[in-house]
Amino acid sequence: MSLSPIIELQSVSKSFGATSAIENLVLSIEAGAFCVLVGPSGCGKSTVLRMINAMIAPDLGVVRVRGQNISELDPIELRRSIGYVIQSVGLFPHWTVAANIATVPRLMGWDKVKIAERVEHIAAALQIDPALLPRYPRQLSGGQQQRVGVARALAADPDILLMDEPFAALDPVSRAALQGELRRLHKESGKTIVFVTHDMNEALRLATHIIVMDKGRVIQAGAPADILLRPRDAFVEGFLGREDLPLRLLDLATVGERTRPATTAAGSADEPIAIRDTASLRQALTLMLERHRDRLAVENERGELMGEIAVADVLGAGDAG
Ligand SMILES: Nc1ncnc2c1ncn2[C@@H]1O[C@H](COP(=O)(O)OP(=O)(O)OP(=O)(O)O)[C@@H](O)[C@H]1O
Repeated sequence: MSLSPIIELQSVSKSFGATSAIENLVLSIEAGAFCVLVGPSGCGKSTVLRMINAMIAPDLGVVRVRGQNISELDPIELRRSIGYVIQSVGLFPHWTVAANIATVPRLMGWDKVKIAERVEHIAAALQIDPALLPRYPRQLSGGQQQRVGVARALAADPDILLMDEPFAALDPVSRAALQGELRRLHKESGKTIVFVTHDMNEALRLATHIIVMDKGRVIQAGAPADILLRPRDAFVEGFLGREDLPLRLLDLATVGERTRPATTAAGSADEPIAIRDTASLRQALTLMLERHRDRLAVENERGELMGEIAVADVLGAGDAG
């Protein structure tokens, strides 16, 4: 992973009339990060996203994308090179799902065969049923429409994806499913994602890096566990909510991160109970408590044994920082 920032805001300020939306903001996002901007309504999160894709120009300061000052770039080309997903989706109602997904490749003049292949590929990656491709947006559920919105943003394979409260209007089940897809997609693709939410739990679940904002400024930036364990002030603490802190920490790490070589002798009295490497430590602890076991076998997606995890490995979760 590159260590040079792919997105930088250098002392950026922006006012709308008498309202100061962003004040002297400094932000640096590494390539490959899943960066979540979180903060109360009106703190300037959306304005930051819209400055990154040149929909809003700063009054002061410089925005750099891929090392270039974006005020010197063609804004239309810049926007085509960056995926953008918003809460209300904004699918074109009179275009089919397939045509919606193909928006940017068509604007870029790809040939028909390449576009069709790409639509099929990206629909499969986001688990959009191929039967939906000839339909119109209004014939889809909210969750399906949001998947199409994400597919459209990814169709031309941008290295940067901006997402403004993309899942805010979804029911909890669709929301959790899409969060899971997005995390997997980020891990597999290495894309840089900048995601806006006012929901701290969503931020903790998704981010590699969290930026807590208030009143147009950055209050604290760091890894999710840092923010949870060491909130910088009463504002961050209040925004986090302190209930269930130990369990929320267990949600942040996966079983795979704590797996070690198996020590349990084969053929021991108890049949081993297995858990997937991608499960959270919280899920591992729950399974141990339910089944009265102090260790679990760990398997990969092919059901192959990777090692084991013991209750002490799970409870050591807070020691990392
Ligand atoms: N186009 C605009 N014209 C006037 N004021 C604006 C405009 N865009 C944003 N603002 C103001 O700038 C401030 C920051 O808005 P912004 O939308 O960036 O906040 P936010 O944190 O994304 O909020 P929310 O979570 O409610 O979307 C707010 O006071 C907002 O009213």
